[in-house]
Amino acid sequence: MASQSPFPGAFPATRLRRMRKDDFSRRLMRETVLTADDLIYPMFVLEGEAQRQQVPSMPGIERLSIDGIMREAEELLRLGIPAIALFPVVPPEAKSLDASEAWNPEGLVQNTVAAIKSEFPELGVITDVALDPYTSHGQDGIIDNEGYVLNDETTAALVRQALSHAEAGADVVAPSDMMDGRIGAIRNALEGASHRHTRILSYAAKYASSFYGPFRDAVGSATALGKADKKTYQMDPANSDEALREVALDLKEGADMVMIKPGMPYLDIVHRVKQQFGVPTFVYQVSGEYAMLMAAAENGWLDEQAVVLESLTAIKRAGADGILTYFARRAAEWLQAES
Ligand SMILES: NCc1[nH]cc(CCC(=O)O)c1CC(=O)O
Ligand SMILES: [Mg+2]
Repeated sequence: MASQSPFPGAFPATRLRRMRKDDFSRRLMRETVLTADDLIYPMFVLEGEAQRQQVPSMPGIERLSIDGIMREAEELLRLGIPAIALFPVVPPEAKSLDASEAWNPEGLVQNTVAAIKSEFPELGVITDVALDPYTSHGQDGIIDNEGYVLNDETTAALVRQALSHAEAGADVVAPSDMMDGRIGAIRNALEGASHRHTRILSYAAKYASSFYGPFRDAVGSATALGKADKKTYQMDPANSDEALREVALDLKEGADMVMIKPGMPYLDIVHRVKQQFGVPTFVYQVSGEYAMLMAAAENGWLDEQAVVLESLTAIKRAGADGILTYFARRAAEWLQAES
C-alpha cells in the first residue's frame, strides 16, 4: 500500500510546532518577557491646581496639575513602574526668544520634580532638557535672524536648564534637543556642581519624525512652530549609520543611557545600536504611535491590549532595555492582572 505521508520515506525530524503546542512549552522557550520594569511613563504637567485636560489627539492621556501628577505617581509606584518622564505645558506668556523660563528654579518642571521627590523618593524622575516648550517659535533652541537654531548658544542654555533640574532633584536629565556636544557640556557642568549621581539619558538618535504631532498638541508647541520643521538638527529618517555616530559621540561625552526615537518604525536602528554598543538602550514609543494604535482600537479595528503588549514586546526584543510609552500605566495594569 502506498504511504499516506506527504514526506515519502521520512517525516520532518524537526517539527517546530511541537514546542508551540501547549502554553507550558511556549512559556519555557519564550525569549522576551515584558514586565513593568521595562516601562517609563511620560506625563504632561500643567500649572494651577485641580486642573486636568484631555489631549484630543491622544485619547486616554491628560495634562495634569501637580496635585494630579502626585496622585498618579502613587498609583504608578503601586504598579511597579520605575520612572516617569515629565513634560511641561508652558503658558504662552512664559515663552520667549531666549527660553529663560526653562531654568527658572521655581518653574513648573522644577516644582513638580521637587514635589514628587519629597513625597515619593523611590520613583525615578526623568526631565526633558530642551527649549521647545519655552521658545516663542517652538524650536528646540535659540535662533538667529534666519531662524537657524544656533548650536553652541543653545547648548549653553541647555546646561542651565539641566542644572536647574538636577538642583530640583531630578534623577535623570534627558536632553532631547539634538545639539552637537551638549552631552559633554551638561556632564561637565553636573560634575562641576557636585551632581555626581545625576544620570544622563541622551536622546542620541532622534529623528525629524512626523510622528510627534500629537505631543506638540499636548504641550502646545504646535501653534508656535506652525509649518516649520526640525530637520536642521533632528536626523533624517532615511539614515542609519549616522545614528551609530550620534550614539558613539554621546557615550564618549558621558551619557549613561541612550535613546532611539520614534520606536516601531525604527527598530532596525534599535537593533544596530544595541548590537554595536551593548549599553543601556531606551526607545520612545512616541505620541503618533500611541495615536495610531488608539485610533484603530477605538474603531474596533484592533484589540488594544493585544496590540499594545505585542508592540512593547517587539520593541524589547529588538534591543530596548526600557520603553517610554503613553501605554505604560495601562500596560502595567494588564501585566499585573495576568500574573
Ligand atoms: N524636545 C521636544 C520633544 N520631546 C519629546 C518629543 C516627542 C514625544 C512624542 O511625540 O511623544 C518632542 C517633540 C519634538 O521634538 O518636536
Ligand atoms: Mg548628537
